[in-house]
Amino acid sequence: MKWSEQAWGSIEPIYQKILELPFNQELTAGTLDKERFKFYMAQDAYYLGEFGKALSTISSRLQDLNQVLAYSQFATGAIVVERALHESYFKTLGIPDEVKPSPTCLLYTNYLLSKSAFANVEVAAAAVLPCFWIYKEVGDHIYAQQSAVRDNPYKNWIDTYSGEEFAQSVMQAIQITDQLASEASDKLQGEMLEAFQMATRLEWMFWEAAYQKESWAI
Ligand SMILES: Cc1ncc(CN)c(N)n1
Repeated sequence: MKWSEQAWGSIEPIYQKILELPFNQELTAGTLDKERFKFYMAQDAYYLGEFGKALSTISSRLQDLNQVLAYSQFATGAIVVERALHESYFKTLGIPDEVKPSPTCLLYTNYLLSKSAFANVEVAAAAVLPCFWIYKEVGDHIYAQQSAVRDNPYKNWIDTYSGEEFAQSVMQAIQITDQLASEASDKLQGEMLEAFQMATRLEWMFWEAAYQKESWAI
């Protein structure tokens, strides 16, 4: 069995919980409160910038030049999406340019930055994989239900993550992580699984934090 098959199987229950989150249910129906989406968008812009830096760091630590190029392109892609979402939503929603990260956003981005810099590069690649894979699965799942929804105000977001361009990157990230896993020891493969599972939990937390409009207690 490929590492990625084992990894997805291990997070399947969390993935189901992600689909059940009120944020995703309401986004699917187009009924999500604008203020919640606005909060999410602002946090996601911060997230995507830091995610781009983590991908760049991973790129610089890989040996195979095709892999270096792929992660460098992923980093560019994350920042391009951040800019595009900025253009389409920041102005209409009135989000300020300077965003302070929520506790969950800071936790998640620092987790990725720390893994990308200090963990084995195989573990770093596994840690960023849910950011690709979960969004593709969630994007496809939501898209498949859109025939029943008229004029969903979140169509741009849904199209970004259910589109062909994103799907290509996701397939490439899965394939490279499998390649890295195939040359890793059993112990290292186990650490890769743990990182994949942790980042999946953090994805769940990120959506929930947006729904709750999470703030710093003090
Ligand atoms: C929190 C989060 N995770 C993943 C993605 C998709 N790259 C995103 N935009 N935001």
